[in-house]
Order: sequence, then C-alpha cells, then structure tokens
Amino acid sequence: MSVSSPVIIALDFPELASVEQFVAQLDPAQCRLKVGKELFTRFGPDVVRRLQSQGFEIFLDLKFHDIPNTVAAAVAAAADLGVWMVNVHASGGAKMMAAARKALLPFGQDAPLLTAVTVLTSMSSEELKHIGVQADAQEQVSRLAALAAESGIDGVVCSAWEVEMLKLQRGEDFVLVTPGIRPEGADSGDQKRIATPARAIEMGSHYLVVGRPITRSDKPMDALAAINQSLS
Ligand SMILES: O=C(O)c1cc(=O)[nH]c(=O)n1[C@@H]1O[C@H](COP(=O)(O)O)[C@@H](O)[C@H]1O
Repeated sequence: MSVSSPVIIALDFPELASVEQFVAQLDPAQCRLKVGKELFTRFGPDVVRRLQSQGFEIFLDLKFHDIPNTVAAAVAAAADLGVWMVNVHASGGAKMMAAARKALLPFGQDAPLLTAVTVLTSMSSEELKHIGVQADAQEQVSRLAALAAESGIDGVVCSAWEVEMLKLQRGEDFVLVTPGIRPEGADSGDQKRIATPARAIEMGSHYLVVGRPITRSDKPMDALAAINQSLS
C-alpha cells in the first residue's frame, strides 16, 4: 500500500477504547501507526493484529536491547506478526544488530524495515555525560548510525537535527525516522531535541513520529490535518 503522508502516529493510550475511537477517524492511506511499550504491554500482539486488519501499517516500537540471541528471536516474532517496521537500540552493539538482521533473512521481501534507535530524542548532550558518554548528541548519533549501517540495519531513529548529517554520511537510502516532532508553539513535554514537522521534512526525514501533539489535542484530526498541510 502507498501511504500519502510521512506521519507515523504514536498510539500512546492507556485504554483500548480510546485507541479504537481515535483510529476509527483515520484513513490507513493517510498515515501509519506506532504501537509502543505502553499499548503492547497492556494489550499485546492482538492490538497490532487488529490495527493491521483495519489496513494500517504498524511500526512496532519495542526498542529491543538485549543479548543477540534474544533480540534476534524477538525481531523474528515481530516479523511473524507482519509489522511494517521494528526497532532495536543501536547501543546494544554490532553483534546484536547483525543478529537481528540475520533473523529477518528468512522473511525475504516480507521482512519489516529494521531500524535502530541512536540517542533518544528526550536526551540532551548534557544527559549523555551522566551515562558516561562524552560525545555530544550529534557525534554519538553519527557513531551509532555508522555501526547500524555496518550491521545491515535499514536506518535509524534520531532527532531531526541529525538528519542532514546522516544523509551526507549514509546516503539517501538509509531510512531516517524522527520523533521529537512539535508543531510551532506545542508543548515539548519530555522531548529535548525537537523540530517542527516542516523543518524535519526540509532537513530530509523520511518519517515523522508524532504522538501527543495529535493524540492529546482537543481536535486530533484537525491537528493531523494541520501537520499534513504544513508539509505540502
Ligand atoms: O523509537 C521511537 O519511536 C522514539 C525514539 C526516540 O528517540 N524518541 C521518541 O520519542 N520515540 C517515541 O516517539 C513517540 C513520541 O511521542 P510524542 O513525544 O508524544 O510526540 C513516543 O511514543 C516515543 O516512545
């Protein structure tokens, strides 16, 4: 299916009824959906199956980060579920990422896109120092993206501010997924490395992950329409 918008809506809801009410207003030709830790932990793979049966392409965002054997098996389970994209943490290392890639080989053309989270968009360079990373966010993203590319990963999750650099370093085909998207004037919440939807696309993001600016809006469909309009 071809989806007309780069927007992936993060379905971070605590109740299934809220998800259903929200999704009923969406057209699968116009956006993709992200199922993350909250929804998956509460409702499991059934929620993914249900959304897929309604025609939506699903980004299963469980950010796997474990020993290579465990991550490989988890990524294969995501592929069995038929998701469009699945992710791991690049900081799990080259062996872990290579094992995830290898686990998808039997799925051939049907394998989901495999992306790796670099530095979370909620983290600043200052916070990286607290976990012992002396590099600033740009440098760390660049290093982890190189490791991901060498391990056969399709692309990375990063902030929009690293996209221009990564395009130069990794080329056009390396998939760049950017959360931390905030329309002008929107509350940044816990996000630190943020950009507007238009700026993120201008810098070269392939996909924009947007949650609260849409899902917590009084008029979510208007918020989505305004984002799509700002991109045209
Ligand atoms: O992998 C992700 O999707 C992700 C990576 C990252 O670095 N930052 C980040 O915010 N996310 C996810 O993107 C979504 C952003 O949601 P909002 O901040 O509400 O727009 C959340 O569901 C996060 O789990």
